Amino acid sequence: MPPRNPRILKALHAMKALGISEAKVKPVLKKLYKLYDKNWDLIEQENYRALADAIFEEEDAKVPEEPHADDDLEEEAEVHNETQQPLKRLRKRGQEMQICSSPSNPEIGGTPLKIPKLEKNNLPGADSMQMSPNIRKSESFPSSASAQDHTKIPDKQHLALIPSAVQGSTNSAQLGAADRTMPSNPLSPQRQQANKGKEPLIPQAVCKEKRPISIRSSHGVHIKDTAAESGTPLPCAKEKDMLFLITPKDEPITDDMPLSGVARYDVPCAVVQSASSSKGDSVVQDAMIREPRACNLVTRDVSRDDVPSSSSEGRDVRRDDVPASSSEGRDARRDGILASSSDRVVNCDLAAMSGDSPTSLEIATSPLGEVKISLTCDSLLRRPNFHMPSQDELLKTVQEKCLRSYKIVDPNFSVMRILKDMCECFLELATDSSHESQERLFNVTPALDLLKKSTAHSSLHAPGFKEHNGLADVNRYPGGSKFPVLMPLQTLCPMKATPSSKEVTVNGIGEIDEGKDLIDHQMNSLVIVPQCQLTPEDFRSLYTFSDITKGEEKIQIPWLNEINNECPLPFYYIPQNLIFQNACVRFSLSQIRTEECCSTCSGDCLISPSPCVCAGETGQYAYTPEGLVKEDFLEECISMTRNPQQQSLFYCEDCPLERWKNEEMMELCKGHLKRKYIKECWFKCGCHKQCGNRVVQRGTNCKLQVFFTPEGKGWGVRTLEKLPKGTFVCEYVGEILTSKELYERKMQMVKNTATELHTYPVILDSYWWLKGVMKDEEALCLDSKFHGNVARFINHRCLDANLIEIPVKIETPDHHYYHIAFFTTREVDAWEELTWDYGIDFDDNDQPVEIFQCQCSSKFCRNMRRSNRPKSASK
Ligand SMILES: C[S@@+](CC[C@H](N)C(=O)[O-])C[C@H]1O[C@@H](n2cnc3c(N)ncnc32)[C@H](O)[C@@H]1O
Repeated sequence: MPPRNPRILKALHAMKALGISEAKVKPVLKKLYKLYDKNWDLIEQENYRALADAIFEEEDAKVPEEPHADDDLEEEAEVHNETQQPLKRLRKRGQEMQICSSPSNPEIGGTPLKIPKLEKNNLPGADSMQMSPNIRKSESFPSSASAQDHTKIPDKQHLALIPSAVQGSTNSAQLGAADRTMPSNPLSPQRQQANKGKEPLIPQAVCKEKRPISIRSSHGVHIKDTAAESGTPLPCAKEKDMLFLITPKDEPITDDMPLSGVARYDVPCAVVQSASSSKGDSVVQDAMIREPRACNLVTRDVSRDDVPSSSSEGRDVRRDDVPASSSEGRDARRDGILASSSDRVVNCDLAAMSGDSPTSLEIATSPLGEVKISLTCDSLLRRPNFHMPSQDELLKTVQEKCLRSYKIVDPNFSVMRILKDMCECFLELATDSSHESQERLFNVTPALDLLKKSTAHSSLHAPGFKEHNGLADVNRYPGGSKFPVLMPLQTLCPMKATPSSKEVTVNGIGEIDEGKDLIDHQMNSLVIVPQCQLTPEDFRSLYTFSDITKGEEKIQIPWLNEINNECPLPFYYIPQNLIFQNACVRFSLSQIRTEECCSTCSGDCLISPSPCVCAGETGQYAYTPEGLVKEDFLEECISMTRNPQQQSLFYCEDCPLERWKNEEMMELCKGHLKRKYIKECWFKCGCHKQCGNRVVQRGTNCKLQVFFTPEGKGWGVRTLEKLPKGTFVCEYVGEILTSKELYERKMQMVKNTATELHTYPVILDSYWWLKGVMKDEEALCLDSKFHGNVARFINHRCLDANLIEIPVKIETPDHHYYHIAFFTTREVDAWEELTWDYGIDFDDNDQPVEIFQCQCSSKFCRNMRRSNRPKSASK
């Protein structure tokens, strides 16, 4: 079992000395840690007095029940499991509040007391809106609760956590009230022993005028599981326990907000909506849940009165569909899809969206004004310099952005047209019978297919179409047709290429042989291009879309799908890491002191027999003159990664990865691997750019291809040429995020129930051990989900992957930031897929990444071993 946080171990030992089992201590310790705002000193004071008190309070609050034979077995199994996976057990305990003891296990069998499971349902308030423990601590204990009336206790779990000494403190009115609600059980002998000669301990969190977590939490409520109550399945189990910030309309959150105001947050408007959700509701409701206070795009139905007086025939026809009076009309339509989205908005947080509000801008309407699109900016989030842009200003800016971002070549492209189309489609869908709209939808698809096949496909497929080095030979492009060509932007180039064919040419770009089949890809990015307007220049720019790098790298990296019609999902290709927001990375030259670089070198450092200052940091020149990582260095890196020794693992006292996961939990650090790294020369060094100690910074040079894997792993990367052992293949490039930002990003995706394939963030944690405690802004990781390079397509292989990631320091002496570079672990053949070991623990669902069913087919596959394991062992 890995070593754990020494302070936790000490606490466990101290409680063990009192005869309290680890199993009882852990969940309480976790909560106490949270309650005391992660202040270990408070927990440790007076030989863990507060902890002991809290444990006894928890015990006292429970009613013993007769042991059941099966329970004993279950507990034994759990205890067994605990020794194997302490972290998982810790979490489970926290969720179930199950405190068990087993006389058969001396580790935890200090007390014969049998404590029953605390069922959530048995707890008064457990199924009502749940506030964070901090709110409970200070705000939610009803002062009117009678001493005996336990049903008034909002949540025993949290109440029991507050040590009696704290509850009895006289300087806190709220806690005093809490004390009155506690059952007055006599002290257990153990507790008496622990309390002997000790003064009540008042936690700092209560004494101080500080408003630690509770400031945040006081505006947070757990969303009530109304969907579950109403029989609507929640999109994700995690989501229902998620904290949402709910803000009262038009009222800023302030720290000095009266406590009585808290009750107003109890029922988040999003939940009220969800309880009565209809198909039509879900759109608006969803928007509210995801971005409760952000700028929302709201499609509003307009009542009869809003329709312009210059009625047309079309409008009158629709009029016949609704009853005469406008209010009746609204009511009638309430049952339909259009019903009352504006009414719903009025009832909730977004009520400020009225058309009269200066924060609302109408953007587009259907021809008769029945449907409108408007943008509303939440007045609460407005910045001081906020002004409402004009419609023209906005559309012009969006239009420019679209043209820049999506490289749309249709000269008639108009954002306004799209928005108007959206209004019209909305209206059509909303007013058509479902049968008709279905039919229309089905009619559209073949039309698209027809176009695709008869124009773009056949044109490109025609004999004579050839392409070389990324440039299509437009002279041989068949002309003649006056029909517009529907160009799949991402699919102009792909062609069938198999390892056996001889189509791979310069720069890794395939060359189309005459008569080769084009793959009929699903078109994810379609532009109607009048064929007569296709110039060689257009064709060239369209062609570059087959290069996954979009021209950002020195080389082109084509993509190919021989398996199905899928195209790679869109993302921003970036050749270098970019700071997302809060990450602290300082590239400034002044940061690098002269003694930290080889300023006195010249030419190629590798020529010198002794390592330059930079290489000295690595310990040696890590590269050969051919630019490969030296065998001995590489082997050491491989061995450290594949068989990490205990001494190469580091466990944080306060792990940044765990810090943000769940404030209710106090998870232990799962360990970080201390890695060897390469220090390359850089701008402040005297050597030249071609110096042999600069490899990664020169970028990728291998002929790679992104291809769709046949084994069900989605896209992957393969090499189109043989690569010697130790070759630098590419860097893992992505956004530089703090671990907190990564956690928040993950939660946001869970909230949005994102279904796309997941990319794998890399934690830059190899040198956290140098710092001891990492600040939030220094605990960094790289995420390539939205912005990344070719490495985001590299798949995982357990243990014997042909790539290894090696930290490379280039431009900053900060140990908390470095580059991740992939090198080959062995000679790799042309057409072999490139893989690296993500280091996933397939047993741990609580990682910042999604677990998948591994298809790596390695004989060391950890996922296979897991699924082959007997049930009892994998429990
Ligand atoms: C970094 S991405 C790799 C590129 C990805 N295959 C794609 O299509 O974009 C990681 C994701 O690829 C898939 N993947 C990677 N390695 C895999 C493996 N060995 N078995 C199954 N799926 C894998 C998983 O869905 C994982 O979440």
